[in-house]
Amino acid sequence: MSMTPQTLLTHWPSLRTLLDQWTERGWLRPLDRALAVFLHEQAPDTPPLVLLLAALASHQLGRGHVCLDLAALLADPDLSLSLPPESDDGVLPPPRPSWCLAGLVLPTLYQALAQAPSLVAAGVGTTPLVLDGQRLYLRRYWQYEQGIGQAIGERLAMGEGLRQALSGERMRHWLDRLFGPVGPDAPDWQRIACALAAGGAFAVITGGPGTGKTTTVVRLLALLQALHLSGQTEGQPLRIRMAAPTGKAAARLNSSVAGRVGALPLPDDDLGRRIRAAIPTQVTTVHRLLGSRPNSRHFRHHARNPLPVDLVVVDEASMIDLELMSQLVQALPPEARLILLGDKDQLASVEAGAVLGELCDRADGGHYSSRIRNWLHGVSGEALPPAMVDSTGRPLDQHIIMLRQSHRFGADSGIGRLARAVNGGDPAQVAAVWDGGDRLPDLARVPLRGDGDKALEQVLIQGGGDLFQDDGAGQGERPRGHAHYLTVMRDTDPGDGACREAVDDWAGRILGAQAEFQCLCVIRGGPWGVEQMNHRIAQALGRVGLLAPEGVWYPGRPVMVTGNDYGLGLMNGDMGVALSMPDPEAPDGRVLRVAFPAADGSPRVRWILPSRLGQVETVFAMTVHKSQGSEFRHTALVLPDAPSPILTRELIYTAITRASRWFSLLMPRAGILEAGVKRRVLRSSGLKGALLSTKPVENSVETMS
Ligand SMILES: Nc1ncnc2c1ncn2[C@@H]1O[C@H](COP(=O)(O)OP(=O)(O)OP(=O)(O)O)[C@@H](O)[C@H]1O
Repeated sequence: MSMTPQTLLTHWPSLRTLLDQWTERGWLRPLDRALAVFLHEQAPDTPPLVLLLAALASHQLGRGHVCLDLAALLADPDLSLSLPPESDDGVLPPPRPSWCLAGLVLPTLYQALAQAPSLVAAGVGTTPLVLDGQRLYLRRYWQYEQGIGQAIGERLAMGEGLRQALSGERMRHWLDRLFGPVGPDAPDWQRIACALAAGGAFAVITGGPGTGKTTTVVRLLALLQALHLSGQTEGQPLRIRMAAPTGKAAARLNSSVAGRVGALPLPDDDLGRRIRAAIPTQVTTVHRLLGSRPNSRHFRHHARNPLPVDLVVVDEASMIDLELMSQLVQALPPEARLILLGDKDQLASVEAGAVLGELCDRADGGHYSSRIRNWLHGVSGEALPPAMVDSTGRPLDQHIIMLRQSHRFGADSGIGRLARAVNGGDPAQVAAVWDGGDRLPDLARVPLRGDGDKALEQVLIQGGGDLFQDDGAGQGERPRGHAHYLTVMRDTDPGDGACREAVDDWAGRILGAQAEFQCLCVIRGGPWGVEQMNHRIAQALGRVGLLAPEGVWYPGRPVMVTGNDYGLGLMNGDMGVALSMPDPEAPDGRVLRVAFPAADGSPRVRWILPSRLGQVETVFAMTVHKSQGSEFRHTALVLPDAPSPILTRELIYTAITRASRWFSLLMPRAGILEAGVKRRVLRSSGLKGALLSTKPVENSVETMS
C-alpha cells in the first residue's frame, strides 16, 4: 500500500510501521510507541490518529512537557518529536509529523478523540487519556496537575482568614525587630516577602542568586514562630520542616541556615530563646522528608498518612517536577502552610513540569490588589510601587514575591549584569555587557580557534587568570582551574602513617578546593560535550603530571552520584573525589576510597568504597542540568560548535549563576550564544491556567481589614 497521510491516519499497520521507524531513529521513545500499541490492543477500533496523538502525548513527558498541546502541535508538528537538527545520514528518512498531519485542523482532532470514548475523557474518569481544553494528557499527569492546583487553590483561599486573624500591631513589632524600622530605601522586598508570606498559607519567594532568599526565609520562620509563641507561655512552637530537591542543595542550605539563625536579632529573653530554638537548622531532601521507600515511587507520607507538620519550606523549588510536587502537596495536612523558594528563571527539572516557573509567570509585574497593598502597608509600613498594583490581580499573584536586589553581585558585577542581560533575551544587550567598555573583572570570554587552542587548557586546567582583568578586589586571589585541587591533593598529602584526623583534614581541603572550579557543558555528546571534555581534561591533567587517569577509579577522579542511595546516605547530585587514603592496615599503606563531604554541611568527611558506588559519573565536566543546586567560585561554560535546541536562555542563565566569583565562556564558534539567548524553554501544561482562572481579588467577596 502506498503511504499517504490519509492511510497513515486511518490504517493502524501503516501507522505502526511509522512509529517503529521513528523509534529506531530515536525520534520517539520505545515507551511512547509501546503506549500506542497497548491502546490499540485495548480498543482496536480506535482511529489511528488518536493512537498517534497518544504516542506524541507520551513523548512530550520525556521532554519536560506535562501534556500535548494540540494547537501547538498543528502549528508546528515537527516540534513534537525529538528530531535531529538536520538529517544525519544518507538514508531516506521516514515521514515527519508535519507530513502526517498536513491540512488537519483542531476540530478534526477533537472529532477523532471523541470516537475513542474508552480511551479519552474530558476530565474525571478512568480512561488512560484526558482531553482538557486543547491539552491531551496521560491521566496520571492530569491528576498530578489537578492535585497541585487544588492544594494551592485551597491554601490561597485560607489567606483571607489568616490575615484577619493576625494582629497588625504584633506583626509590625516583630518586623521592626527583625528588619529594623522601615528605611528610606523602600520598598524592602525581603520585608514585604515576610509580611505577605506570614499572611497566607501558601507563598513563593523567588529571586536571582544572592537576592536573600535564605536570609528572608530564616527571618520569616522567626516571624511566624514569634507570632505563634508570643502571648502564650506553654504552647508548642509550629512544627516546621525544611527540604530541598537534591542532597547537594540541602547541604548548601544546611550550612547557611544555622549561622543565620544564630545571628537573628531576637530579644535576649525566654521568648527570644524559644523562637530561636523553634527554627529548624536541619535541611533534608524532599524524598527523605516524604519517606522514600526502596524500589518504589510511593512514599511513606501521603494523603492518608500526612506529615506531622504545620509548615514546609522547600528551597531550590525550580528543580521540583510535577510528580514530586504533587506527592509533596498530597502529604501535607490540609491546614499546613507551604513556602517555596527558588529562582524562577533557572532551568526547570528535566522531568515533566516546570511548577515554579509557571507559578511565577507574572512575578515581574507584581499584580498586587489594592486591598493587599493596604493590608501590607498597615502591618509592615511598606508601600508597594504603584506600577505593581493591579485591579485585575488574581489570588495567586498575591502570594508570589520576587526579591529584586542582589546582595552578592553589586551593580557593577559582570556576572550579575550578564545574567540579567541573558534573562532579557536580547543578544544585543548581552553583547553590550561584554563590549560596553566597562571593566568587568569577573568575566572572561574566550573564542577558541579549533580543537587545539591553548586557551582551552589555560582556563580549564590553570583557571585562565590572565584572561580576567585583575580588579585588585580579590587581594591577589585568582580564578582556579582543575589543577588547583589536584595540587592540594599532592602537596598536602599527610603521608602513609598519618592519623585519621589528619587524613580527614586533607580530604576536606581537597573537597573545598574542588568546589572552587567547575567546567559545564551544554550537551553530553559531540566534541564539546561532557564525554569528550571529561576525557580531554583528564588527559591534560595527566600531561602536567597531576593525574594518572588509568582504569575506572584513580586518585583524583571527581565524581557525582546520579541516583539516591539511602543505604550509603548519598543523594543524587552529591560530589566526591577518589583519593589514595593512608591506611596502616593496607599492604602498601594506601587504599582507594571516595571522599564525600558530610550530608549535614559539617566539615566531616565520609569515605566510601568505590565498588559500593553504583551510579556515579566523572565530573571534570558536567552538564548545566546536573549543576543545578550547586555553586562554584569559578565556573566555565563550554558552548557547543553547532546550534542546539537544548541551548536556551534558561540554560545559559543557570550556567552563569552557578558562578559566585568568576565566569568564563568558552566559544568554539561565533553566534552560538546569541542563538541560545533568543531560544526559550517552552513547556506545555495547564497548571498556570487553572490557578489563574480564579476570579480577580478585587471582584471577589473577600473583604480586607
Ligand atoms: N538585606 C540585606 N542586606 C545586606 N546583605 C544581605 C541582605 N540580604 C542578604 N544579604 C547577604 O547577601 C548574601 C546572599 O544572601 P542569601 O544567601 O540569603 O541569598 P540567596 O538568595 O539565598 O542566595 P542563593 O543564590 O545562594 O540562593 C549573603 O551574604 C547575605 O548575608
